[in-house]
Amino acid sequence: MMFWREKERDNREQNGGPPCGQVRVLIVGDSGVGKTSLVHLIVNGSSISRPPQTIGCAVGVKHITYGSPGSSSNSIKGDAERDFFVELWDVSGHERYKDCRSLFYAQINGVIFVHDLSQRRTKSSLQKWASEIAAAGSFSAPLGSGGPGGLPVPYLVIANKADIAAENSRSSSGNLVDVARQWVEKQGLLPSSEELPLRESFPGSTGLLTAAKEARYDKEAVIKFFRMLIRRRYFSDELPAPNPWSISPIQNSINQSDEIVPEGDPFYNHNSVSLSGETYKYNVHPPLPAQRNLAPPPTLYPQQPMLASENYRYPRYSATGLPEVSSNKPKRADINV
Ligand SMILES: Nc1nc2c(ncn2[C@@H]2O[C@H](COP(=O)(O)OP(=O)(O)OP(=O)(O)O)[C@@H](O)[C@H]2O)c(=O)[nH]1
Repeated sequence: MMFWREKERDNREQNGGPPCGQVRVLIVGDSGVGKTSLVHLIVNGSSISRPPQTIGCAVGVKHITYGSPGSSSNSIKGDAERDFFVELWDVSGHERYKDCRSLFYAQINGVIFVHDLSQRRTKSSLQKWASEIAAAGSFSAPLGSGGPGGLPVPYLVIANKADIAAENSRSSSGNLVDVARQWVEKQGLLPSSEELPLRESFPGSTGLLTAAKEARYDKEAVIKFFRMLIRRRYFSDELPAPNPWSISPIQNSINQSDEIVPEGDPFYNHNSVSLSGETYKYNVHPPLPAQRNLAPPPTLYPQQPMLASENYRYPRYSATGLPEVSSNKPKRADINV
């Protein structure tokens, strides 16, 4: 709370307005794949030895500073620097919550899918998770077309438990530090098809362990994913989007990580040109049907969904190819939390 008030005062002085924005990221996957562990790692920068089983949903908050790409400084530092909070909604994967977990699928900016490399079925079930979220969720700053299962927001897939995956077990030290590092292993992005990938893919054809040991690199990739979501929601330079700074500040205490966000934003550069050779635009058309008459999200402060074009195209978050997704309108269930 103190942190918030001090930051708010400082930013008001510097920028003349409320300082904060927020994006919401769902963390989903089967029970026991390591979602809570991942959230703890992202928020606290350390591993957790005995995570409790999630009851319904738990929310972690990651603080990130980000500057407007359009500012003269073109930097996350300086005049345009703003505070953002990434809400990490850790949804229990246990079957007992199956019937009610859609309550948490509200105003989603992005999704992180987690699967367990030692349990192959947890990977194939990601398709089910994607379809469920697409069908029951509501979305903030959605893509114009859907990805797997019709999911209309960017997503990331994290392959967990590399240390106990059979093919790598011999080489792993298995200690907590390595385990923690492996949690942030980035598998890569989902292809443009409706199918989630069923084969491993790592940058530069490196193996799983090699990629896992580059934990810092992968951790940055997760942060970059968050920054991409922030940029999509708040830094549209093509349209007068709803004033992103008019939202109310968070009211309760938050967990602030000491982690410093890496300098630079590759998504900013990527943003200027689409890989299909066309310049793509944000927020240029009326909202998707799914966005109309949205109920207030179960959040500590109101959200303002951004508008998106039906024809809007956005590249997948990928270091390699950035295929585009096929059209599939999301539906939403009425959410009244
Ligand atoms: N060996 C190993 N164990 C892990 C790893 N990540 C998580 N675990 C363990 O897996 C178990 C489940 O982890 P959680 O983070 O609670 O899994 P979850 O996906 O949140 O589970 P639910 O709350 O049931 O949805 C815990 O005992 C963790 O310590 C990992 O990378 N390697």
